[in-house]
Amino acid sequence: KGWLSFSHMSIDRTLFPFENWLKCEHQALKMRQNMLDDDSSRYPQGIRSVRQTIARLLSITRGVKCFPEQIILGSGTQILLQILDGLIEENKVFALEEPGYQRVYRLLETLRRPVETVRLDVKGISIEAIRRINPSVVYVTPSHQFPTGIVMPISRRIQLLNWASEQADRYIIEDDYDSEFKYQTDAIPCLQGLDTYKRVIYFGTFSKSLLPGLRISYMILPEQLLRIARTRFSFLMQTCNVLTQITLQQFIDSGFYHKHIKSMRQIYETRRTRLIAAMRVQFGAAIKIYGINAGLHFLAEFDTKRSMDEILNRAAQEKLELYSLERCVLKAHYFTKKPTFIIGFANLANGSIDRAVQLLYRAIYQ
Ligand SMILES: Cc1ncc(COP(=O)(O)O)c(CN[C@H](CF)CCC(=O)O)c1O
Repeated sequence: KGWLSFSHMSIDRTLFPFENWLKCEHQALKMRQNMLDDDSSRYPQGIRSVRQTIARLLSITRGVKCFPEQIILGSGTQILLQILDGLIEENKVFALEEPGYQRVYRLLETLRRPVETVRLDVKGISIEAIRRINPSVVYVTPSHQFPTGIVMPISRRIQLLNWASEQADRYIIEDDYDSEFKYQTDAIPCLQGLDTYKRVIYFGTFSKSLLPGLRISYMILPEQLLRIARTRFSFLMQTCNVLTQITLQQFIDSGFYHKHIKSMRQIYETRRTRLIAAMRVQFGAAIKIYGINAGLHFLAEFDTKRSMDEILNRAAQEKLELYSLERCVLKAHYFTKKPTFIIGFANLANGSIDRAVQLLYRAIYQ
């Protein structure tokens, strides 16, 4: 028997409409072959018509307000963050949510960026803690805080925007990844769409909505940073594959994207509901579940004598892919009082929900 996966890093590729993607790729190759004869130096931010399509998509789905000129494509969030880091003066402090996204935290450290971490409260990043630390740039995941799943309410979004407006060199990096998947709650407009002070740098990706392997992500810069990028980084070439760019545009413009997201939302919601029900039956009062109204994972905390490492080892023996919250602890050396795991359900076929819960039970209690 193969492995079962609670990984929050993978999605169920069996549900991806490969035949539609191939149709779009075929169209792209037929109609826009000329685009491939270039080394991407001609459109360092990404092909203009692709950025137009993305700008239109984001205005409809996320309330983003931007011109295509403000969008920069990149093959992954990390490459875009490196470019952004090069736009901000080197002594400016960045602050990340704790727990948060360790790949961004470690990248910034490698770039010698001074980084602090900021605690969360029930509404997301704590404004009081931000004021105490007094950074210039805060990196937040308001749609579905990574990894706790907190959805930042509108009141906190307004407070954050007001904080940024108080000084000229303050910015908010809004990482809106996996914002496509909302259940029960209606989508709250993103910070970028509410930002009248031009302080929000919006990060997005197609890794969750389409396939992580496509490596197409984007950032939207406010005008003042865009001007710096165009001079300081005029030598940089676009890192996204041209064929993937024009296929993506075809896929969105022909309506396949909307259709795919709609069906994935229903599939993931059903799967999430069934998984949570199965876990409550299996674990009863021993389990506490957090952050379940959005995204492709939630947190589960267990009442158990067994240590986190012991559980992770037993899960591996049971061929169950499982990650703990510890991987998202950046600086704070608090350890969650009870073993807490990131339970991803995007790559857990409906038929294997009961078995995966059974294996998890064995890893924790047997
Ligand atoms: C907070 C956050 N912002 C963006 C991405 C997307 O990055 P990219 O595909 O490069 O566009 C991820 C994706 N996170 C990975 C899978 F979920 C890794 C998680 C882990 O390392 O725990 C993420 O968590």
